[in-house]
This record gives sequence, C-alpha cells and structure tokens, in this order.
Amino acid sequence: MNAVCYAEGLTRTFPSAKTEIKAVDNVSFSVEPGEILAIVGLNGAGKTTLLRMCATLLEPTSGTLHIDGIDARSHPYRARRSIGLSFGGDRGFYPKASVSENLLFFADLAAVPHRELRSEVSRVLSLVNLEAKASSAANTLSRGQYQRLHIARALLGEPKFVILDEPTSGLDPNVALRLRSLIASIAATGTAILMSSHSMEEVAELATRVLLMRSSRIIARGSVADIVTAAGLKQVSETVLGAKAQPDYDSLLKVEGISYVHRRPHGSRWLLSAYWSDYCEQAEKQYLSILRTPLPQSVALHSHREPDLQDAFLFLSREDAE
Ligand SMILES: Nc1ncnc2c1ncn2[C@@H]1O[C@H](COP(=O)(O)OP(=O)(O)OP(=O)(O)O)[C@@H](O)[C@H]1O
Repeated sequence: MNAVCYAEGLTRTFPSAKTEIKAVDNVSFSVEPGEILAIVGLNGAGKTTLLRMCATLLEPTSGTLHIDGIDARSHPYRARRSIGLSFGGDRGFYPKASVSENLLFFADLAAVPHRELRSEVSRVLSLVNLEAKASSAANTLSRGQYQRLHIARALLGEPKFVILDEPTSGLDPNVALRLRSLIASIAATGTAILMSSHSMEEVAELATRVLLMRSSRIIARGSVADIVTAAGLKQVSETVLGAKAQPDYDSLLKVEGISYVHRRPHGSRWLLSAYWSDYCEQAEKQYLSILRTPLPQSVALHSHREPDLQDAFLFLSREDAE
C-alpha cells in the first residue's frame, strides 16, 4: 500500500437529544504521496468531522484509518508524527509571543530535534513568505498572515501528510492565489494533502482528486472532470433578467431537458442559470419564450456554455441547498 492516508468505512456519530447525528457515514478513500485530495460539500455535509478524524483529533465510531502505514485508531500519537494540521481561524497561537517564538514552541511539539529548531522555523517561514514578520507578535498579523502562520505550523518537521481545513477562507483574492501556489508546491515535494474548500475555482485549480460529500456520505468522487461527468449535465444556459422579471419556475422545469433552474442577484438584475441534462435548440427556444411571457423585454442577455465544477457541485447538492 503506497497511500499516506488510507481510510475505509470511516463513520462518526454524535449523540443528540432526539436521535444520534451521523456526521460521517461509511466514507472510504486514500491519499497518495504528492496528491491533493479536496473534500467539498455544503455546510454540515461532514467535511470538518472527516478531517478531524483523519487528524486523529476525533475518534471514529467505526472504520479503519492508516496514516503512513500506522493504524491511527490504535496508535494515534505515533500516527500524528506524520501529520501536519491547519484548521485555520483567528486563534491557535500565543498572541503576545512572536511568530518565531510560537513556531519554535510548535516545532518542539512536532519533535523537531533541538539543534534543528531554528533552521526549521526559518525554513517554514520562508515557505510561507513570513520571514519579515518573524519578530512580530502573533496578534499583530493580518488575517492572511495569520493563515500563513497556521500553514507554516502544519509544515514543521516536514510531515508526509498535511491536512488543511478551508485554507483560503476569508482571504483576499491575491493572498488566496499565493496560498494556492504554496499548497501546489508543497504537494510537488511529495507531501500528501487532504483539504476542504468551499471554492470550486480553488478545487478545480489544485485538486488531483475530489470527494463530494452530501449529508455525511460521498456522492461523487474522482478527478474534476469525473465530478462534472457525474452530474450528467450537457449544457448550462445563463440568462440575465430585468429586476422585475418573475420567472414561472414550474413551466421552466417542464421544458424537456431542464433538470434544475436557479436564480441569483446580478447587479441590479438577476442571473438565471438552467442546468440541461439534455439539450436541443427547440427546447431552448421554448425556455426563452416562457421567460419572455408576460414581460417580453425581461430577457436582457442569454448565453450557454459547458458545465464546470461549480455547476456540478450546485446541481449535485441542490436538494440540500433548497
Ligand atoms: N461535536 C459535535 N456534536 C454534535 N454534532 C456535531 C458535532 N460536530 C459536528 N456535528 C454535526 O455533524 C454534521 C457535520 O458537521 P461538519 O462540521 O463536519 O460539517 P462541514 O461539512 O464541515 O460543515 P461546514 O462547511 O459548515 O464547516 C453537522 O450536522 C453538525 O451539526
């Protein structure tokens, strides 16, 4: 077995007042060296619970978990030596201690040999481009810098397996792009990465493979192209509608080939996306004619395109999102 992380039938339930909550239900996957496996799913799908189990922070109710060949359920402390973790957020470091003091502390915890502590801290600071902040107190960092500090901590001791929970959440687009390059470069050194993300753009850019979770289970898996294929969509049409348009959804959904329609604000207007599992020009004409009734001028722009990961995600998660 070459996998750095091997999970089979992982399940976690939580007790609740009425009945137990199954947060992760019978999930199996593996992550090979150099791979980036991205877990996606709506809020509450079970991503964080799954990551916490893989990090040995949460005991599975059942299932098998091997990290770097170690049975992580029987030997969580041994397994943890191969794991680097970043759960992000605005806590996790001693606020008044400097960036390098914090990292020295965590490098020690990560069992970095004493004589290598300083060079290891310099190495990870340079990877995340935070050398200039080495002497600054952790509580003076910007959000993006703090997030990079989390990732620096995860990289201490060169773990074979790195777990990143929403690594770019809440960051401005420039910082997010730089962090994505960093994640890709960590994987390029042979590190296995398991990450969660709500950004389909990020997942499409980074992930070697994707697990799509819905209601605690995996409902689609594979490459980005596999997930798009699993959605079974042929086309997506996008229509910009005037502010006063009130589409007759029932009639739109009766047009042959249409599987799902959703509307979102588009400046002062609306963008109506239709997901076609079968598509022909005749049906599209019928679709447009419904949109133009009773307000003929309500259609400002109309186009169609190939479905992408974001479309597949929205489509496959549609019932939970409604
Ligand atoms: N400690 C806990 N006790 C009880 N229920 C929990 C606990 N942790 C998670 N859950 C429940 O398990 C389910 C999955 O939660 P989880 O946080 O794993 O989802 P998620 O996909 O990470 O969501 P998000 O995208 O919002 O972070 C939810 O219904 C959640 O309420």
